[in-house]
Amino acid sequence: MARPFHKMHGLGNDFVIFDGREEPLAMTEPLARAVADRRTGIGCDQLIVLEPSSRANVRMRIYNHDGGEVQSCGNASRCVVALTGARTIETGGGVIAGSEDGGRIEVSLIEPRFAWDQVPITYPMDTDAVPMGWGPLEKPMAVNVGNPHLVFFVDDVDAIDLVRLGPSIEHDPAFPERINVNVAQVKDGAIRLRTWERGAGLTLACGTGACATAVAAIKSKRVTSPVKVTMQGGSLEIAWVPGEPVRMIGSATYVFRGEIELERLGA
Ligand SMILES: N[C@H](CCC[C@H](N)C(=O)O)C(=O)O
Repeated sequence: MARPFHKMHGLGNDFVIFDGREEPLAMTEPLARAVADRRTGIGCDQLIVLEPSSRANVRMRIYNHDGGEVQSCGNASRCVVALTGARTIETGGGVIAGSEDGGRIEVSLIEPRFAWDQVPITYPMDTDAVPMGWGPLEKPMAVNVGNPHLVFFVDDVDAIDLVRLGPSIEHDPAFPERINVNVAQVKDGAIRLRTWERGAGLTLACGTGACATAVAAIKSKRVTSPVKVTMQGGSLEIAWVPGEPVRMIGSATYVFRGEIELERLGA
């Protein structure tokens, strides 16, 4: 039986969204992987399943391109606010808040967490300068904004071979839940960012990556809040002061509505 879905993106970070609030949808890792496949499925960086919530207007479950369920997705949260009008969203990383003013959507994620066991990292260390290196990338900052991120500040983001370095950092045993890898360049008070996403690889934009990177840059006094973060797919405005949730403002784009018979995917 055909099941409707919405195709949306946030700055080119694209999503397939199923609404399971009326008609529950039991998502599995193989099925999420099959839907996300850009040749034999619909194709997306992340798959989103909406569910009822007792803690928020809606619950958002997030599955990476590799099928793994994860705790947070910044760009998708803006799409869910735009699609549903929700003002609060329950995620695995906590309840987040959203609002819309014309095409500008603001989402407050959680208050960032910096302790080694909150990122999480396997053993105690200073997360302001993780004492590790991978080729030209070393001494990153680590932060959890609902999901785990490493942030490397470099002189030229385009000079970093993230496709080669990303996977070995993502899968390093130091990170028990794997990790999202951000390389950032600060120039004239703004940030240029490229992200190798856990479970999805190089994406055109990463909302939680932009939040994690802005928080790291503000915390290390490289920039002041709010800060513009520009990625290949476009820019977000990120605001954060210590002790408060990190806030992101940006767009959400509706591309098309479709239908799919999930059983045909054979997953
Ligand atoms: N790959 C991320 C999830 C999606 C994050 C990104 N799409 C965003 O907009 O935040 C993770 O495994 O935590």
